[in-house]
Amino acid sequence: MTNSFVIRIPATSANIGPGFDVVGLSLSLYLTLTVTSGEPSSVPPKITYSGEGADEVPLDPYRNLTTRVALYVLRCNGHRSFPPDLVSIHCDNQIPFGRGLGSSGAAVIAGVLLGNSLGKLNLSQERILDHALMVERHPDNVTAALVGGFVGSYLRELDPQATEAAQVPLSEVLPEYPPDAGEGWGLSPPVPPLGIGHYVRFKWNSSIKAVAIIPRFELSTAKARAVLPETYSRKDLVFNMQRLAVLTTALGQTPPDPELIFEAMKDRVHQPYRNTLIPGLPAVTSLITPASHPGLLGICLSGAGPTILALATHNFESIAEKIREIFRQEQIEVDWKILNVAEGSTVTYC
Ligand SMILES: Nc1ncnc2c1ncn2[C@@H]1O[C@H](COP(=O)(O)OP(=O)(O)OP(=O)(O)O)[C@@H](O)[C@H]1O
Ligand SMILES: N[C@@H](CCO)C(=O)O
Repeated sequence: MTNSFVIRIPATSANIGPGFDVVGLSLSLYLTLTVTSGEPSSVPPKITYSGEGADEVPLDPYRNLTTRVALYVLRCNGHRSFPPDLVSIHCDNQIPFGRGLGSSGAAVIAGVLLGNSLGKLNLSQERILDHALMVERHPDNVTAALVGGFVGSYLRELDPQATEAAQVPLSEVLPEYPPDAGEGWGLSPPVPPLGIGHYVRFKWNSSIKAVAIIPRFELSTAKARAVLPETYSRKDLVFNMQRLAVLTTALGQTPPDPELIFEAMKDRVHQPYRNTLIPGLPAVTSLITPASHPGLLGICLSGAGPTILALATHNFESIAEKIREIFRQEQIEVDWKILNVAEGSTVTYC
């Protein structure tokens, strides 16, 4: 007899301008896993992919990010490997890789929910987040992907022992080898400390949609973080905090105030440093305004980029086409999509 269940995770846009590593927004593109169990066997589960990233993602369950995370969760909770009756996992992915739409955060949340379901672990939402934060160490994408909506989150300051447990290298959290291939496999992985991440959902005005303008090139989060400075001036931090404090309420108000939101989506902590990696970004953020494009509320880099996120209530197409024109001047082609703010992740048993 076969059983199956479906895990669905939304895309996310982190930062929304001034909320670097703090706020995230879930968006209506999805990573969907269909997980099938059947007769027990010693053969590892078969992984298949369709959609975004299908031609580049590893299909070996000991190398694929989602199944490695599932294995990590299982091993933290007393299961040595995948259950023997796990036959196949099909991943249908709408979230482009390395574009600032939270593909890796979605893959990590998918892995934690997969491990939780396969091991019948019944982890609380808080524990699910703890496991995810051992892998993806800034909370903005993973929290929004898990709980949905417009979300602010912080990492709790841990005591020295827990800090150490939460800082082990990723290679120890997610070793790549199969069970019979190395000494390290016998060791227990680092179990997440309790209550690493905390969050709150802000209100969101439902007339606001997100236009994602997606350049046809990848930019890894690691590369886009490497250009950021270690320290900031008080002036720049105050600039961001003032705007973030206004933005988290302004996007929930009716009607949304374009002037207030446009200014509140400006940033001095990450976007200026990422300009060099995303030709066209300075022009996009300075030339398109609510005055030139009625309906526009604000523009920011989505996550670590290169996608641009324009929040708007109408005129979506003209905003997107203007941004396309600016990127064309830099010889960069884009695709664009009008997205809604999405609900959080779901697991549905068939
Ligand atoms: N569905 C998936 N299955 C397996 N691996 C994935 C999946 N989605 C993403 N990845 C891995 O994550 C990498 C992209 O992660 P990265 O953090 O650089 O970008 P992102 O998450 O798309 O952007 P951002 O964090 O800025 O929103 C991919 O190259 C791939 O290795
Ligand atoms: N806050 C992160 C999001 C990307 O995962 C960044 O901008 O680097």
